[in-house]
Amino acid sequence: MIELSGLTKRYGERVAVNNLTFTVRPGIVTGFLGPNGAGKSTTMRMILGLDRPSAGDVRIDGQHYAQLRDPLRQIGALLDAKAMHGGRTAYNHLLCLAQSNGIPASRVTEVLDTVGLTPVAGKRAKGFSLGMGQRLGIAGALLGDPRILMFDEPVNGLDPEGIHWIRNLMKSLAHQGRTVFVSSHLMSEMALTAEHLVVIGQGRLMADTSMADFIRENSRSYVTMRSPERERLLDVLHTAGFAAVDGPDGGVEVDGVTAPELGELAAREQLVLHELSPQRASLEEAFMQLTAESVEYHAHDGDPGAVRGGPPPGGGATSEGGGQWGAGWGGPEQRRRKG
Ligand SMILES: Nc1ncnc2c1ncn2[C@@H]1O[C@H](COP(=O)(O)OP(=O)(O)OP(=O)(O)O)[C@@H](O)[C@H]1O
Repeated sequence: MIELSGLTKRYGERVAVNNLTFTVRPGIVTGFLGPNGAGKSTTMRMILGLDRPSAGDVRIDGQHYAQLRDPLRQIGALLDAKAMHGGRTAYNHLLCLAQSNGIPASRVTEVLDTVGLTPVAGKRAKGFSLGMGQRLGIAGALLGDPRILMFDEPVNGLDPEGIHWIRNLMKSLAHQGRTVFVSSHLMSEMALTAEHLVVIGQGRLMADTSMADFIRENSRSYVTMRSPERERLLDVLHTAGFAAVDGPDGGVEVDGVTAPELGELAAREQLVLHELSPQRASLEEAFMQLTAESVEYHAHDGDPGAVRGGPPPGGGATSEGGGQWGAGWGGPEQRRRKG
C-alpha cells in the first residue's frame, strides 16, 4: 500500500504537486492520470525518495522509502527506461542491481525470461530499442519480487504485442495481491488495464475513484437516433418528455432514456428509424472533460489564434468501445436544444 498525505512539492514559485492525499491499495491496478506537467512523475519520484517533499508525507507499507531495509524487495519501479548504464549487457545490468540488493543471480534469468529478453541477455543495453529498454526497466522493477510496483508510462515505445503483454502482466501482478500503480497518457489503454483511477491536474487531486464511477460521473451517455421523418421524431420525443439535441449529420441525441425504451416508443408511433444506437462515453472524453481547465500545454488547431483546451463538456461520446480524442465533437452549448 502507498499512502500520500498532504504531499506537496514546490520548485521556487511553482507548485508541482499540491497537497495530494490518496492511498494506492493492493490487489488492483490503480491508474495515475493527468495532462502533461500535472505532477505525476514528481509524485512518483517523491514516493521513491528521489525528491524531497516540500510538505506532507508519503509512506510505503507504513514506512518512508529511506527506512525500507530491502527497498527492491518491497517496491519495484520503472521511472525512466533510459536511466541505465548503456555499456552493460542486459544480464549484467540486472546482475549489478541484484548483487547490490542481496537478490540471488538466479532471479536475473527468471525476470529476463518474464519480459522476453532472454535472447538478447548478452547484448549491450545502449543498442536496445525504446521498447526493449522498457522491458529491461520492467525486469529491474520485478527483480526483488516486490509487493508494490510502480510504472511511469510503461507502454511508451512498445508495439501492440508489447502493450498487450504489459496489460496482462499488470493485471496478473494485481491478481497476485500486489499493489500496482501506473501512469499513462494512453487513456484507452488505461480503460482496459486499471480498476481504480487517481486523476491530477496542475498538481491537485481531481478524482480518486473506480474506473466505472469516473466515466459515469465525468461524461455523458446518450442514444443516437436517426429517422427519415426527423421532425416527427423530434415531436414524438418532445411529447414523451425526453430531452433531445441535434447530433452530427442529422442525427438526434437523447439523454436519460435507454435505447430499448426509445425503440418501443418509435414502434408504437410507427416511426421509421435508420439508427438507434447507445453511445458510451470513453475514458478519453471523461478525462479530457475533467482536466480541460487544468491542461497546461495546449495544441494549436491550424489557426494560430485558436487554442484548444480539451473537449468541451458533454461532447464526443463514442459508440461501443470507441476512443477518439474529441473527434466529431459538438458540445451541448453548440447544439440547438430541442424538446
Ligand atoms: N526539477 C524541476 N525543477 C523545476 N520544475 C520542475 C522540476 N521537475 C518538474 N518540474 C515542473 O513540475 C511540474 C510537474 O512536472 P512532472 O514532470 O511531475 O509532470 P508529469 O505529470 O509527469 O508530466 P508529463 O506527463 O509531461 O511527464 C511541471 O510544470 C514541471 O515543469
